[in-house]
Amino acid sequence: MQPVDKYLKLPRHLLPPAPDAYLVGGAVRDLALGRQPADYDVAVPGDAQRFARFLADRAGGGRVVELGREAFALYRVVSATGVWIDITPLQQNDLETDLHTRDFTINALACRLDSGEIIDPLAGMKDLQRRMVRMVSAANLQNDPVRLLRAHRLAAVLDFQIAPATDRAIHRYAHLIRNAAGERIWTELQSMLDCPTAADRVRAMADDGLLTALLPELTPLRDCGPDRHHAYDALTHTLKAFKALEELLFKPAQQLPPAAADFVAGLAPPARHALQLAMLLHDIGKPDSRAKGPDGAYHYHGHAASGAQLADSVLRRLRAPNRIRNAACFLIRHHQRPLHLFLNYSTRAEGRFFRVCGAQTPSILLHAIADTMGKKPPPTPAQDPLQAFLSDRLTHYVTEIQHRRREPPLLTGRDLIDHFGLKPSARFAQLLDAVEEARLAGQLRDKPSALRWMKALLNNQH
Ligand SMILES: Nc1ccn([C@@H]2O[C@H](COP(=O)(O)OP(=O)(O)OP(=O)(O)O)[C@@H](O)[C@H]2O)c(=O)n1
Repeated sequence: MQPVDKYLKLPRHLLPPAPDAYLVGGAVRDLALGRQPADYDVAVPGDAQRFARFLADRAGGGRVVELGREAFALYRVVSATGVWIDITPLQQNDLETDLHTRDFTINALACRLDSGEIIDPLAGMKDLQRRMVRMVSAANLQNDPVRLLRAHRLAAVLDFQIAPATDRAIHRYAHLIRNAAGERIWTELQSMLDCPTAADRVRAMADDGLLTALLPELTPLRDCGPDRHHAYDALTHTLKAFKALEELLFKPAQQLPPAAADFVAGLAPPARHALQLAMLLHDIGKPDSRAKGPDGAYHYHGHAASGAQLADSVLRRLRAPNRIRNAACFLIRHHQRPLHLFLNYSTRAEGRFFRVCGAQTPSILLHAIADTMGKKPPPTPAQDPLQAFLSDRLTHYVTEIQHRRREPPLLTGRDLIDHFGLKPSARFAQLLDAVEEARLAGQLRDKPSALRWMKALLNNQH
């Protein structure tokens, strides 16, 4: 933390001589911590629109955009340099009242724009020093239940702890999270998933009950208990696997061979989010009948297809973007394929695996590696042939298969008609998939060999 006690050094674009205008909330918190604020919120008594115009003029011709009205008035000043400053009227025209309506003490800070003086009625600066997320009041959490999740998100982003009384309040009011709008939940969840410490927060959410309140579909996993095949209940396994995935995603060089590590380091956030959500939800769904224990009770994992279906409705409820939802559901549906490939390996089966999983192959393999690491005792690649197999497949995919996939197919439907006199039918797709699988498996490299191979296949089928 920077040596701020009573005064904060404000950025230049916030320095008009404006008595009674305050920088408030997260920007004050971030500046005090020496972090770059994502945005700036300014609260003023009285006419927020007039102040916004005044600030825009001072900023050398910035634009003012009206985003809210009346009780929720909000004017966004977009400066010529692209900085956003949101102007709102102070709650009840009073700074102290305004700060007391906020979520956490570290966000209930204000800084006078004219002097840089910090106003801190709830000892938020002390909590910044202690690295604590502390509620302003339990009533404020009840009034806006998305704050329950914000507590964990802020703790993840800032690497803070949640104060014990706040944690107890989260436990008490966890059920209220169901009343929060999906869009707001997604915003918080997404920013939590971007943190390399999200797994510890997700575990803390499991402990204080917020996780199952948010995702009741995880409750059967917690309640099934360990069985003779699994040392953990399925929720504990999920949390351990989620943590293992985080290590793979955020410290790939320590976990994977170089080529695979480079690939993982370059994964775009939506691909990472899909993988993280798939891991969290991979064992939900109708219990898999193959997982029935000797006592007749269902244990452990959900059936992958029904899990994918259920995950689809969970992710719709959370308003995850379509692209992330579809990718996560695909991963859940196919997450057991790497294990099946390991148990029934053939070159042909591997070609099929690469064809079916397509561009999601690396994610499915990463999922499988983390899933295995979430079991007890967590194996290392050196000890465990499955781990070594998965890691080898990942390297093979990123160094070879992904390039091979971009090449045009060796045969088309036209070839089946011209060379073999076949009539177009549903069988075409199967035949062309078979050629593609053989090509991905490295068995076919050019068109003449593909034609010979097809001829043999057709002869065999007759
Ligand atoms: N549910 C909420 C959301 C926001 N706030 C208040 O509004 C401020 C701005 O909110 P937002 O921009 O969403 O979050 P930040 O705290 O600024 O955090 P970040 O910049 O990391 O998004 C917060 O600091 C907090 O004072 C609140 O009390 N309750």
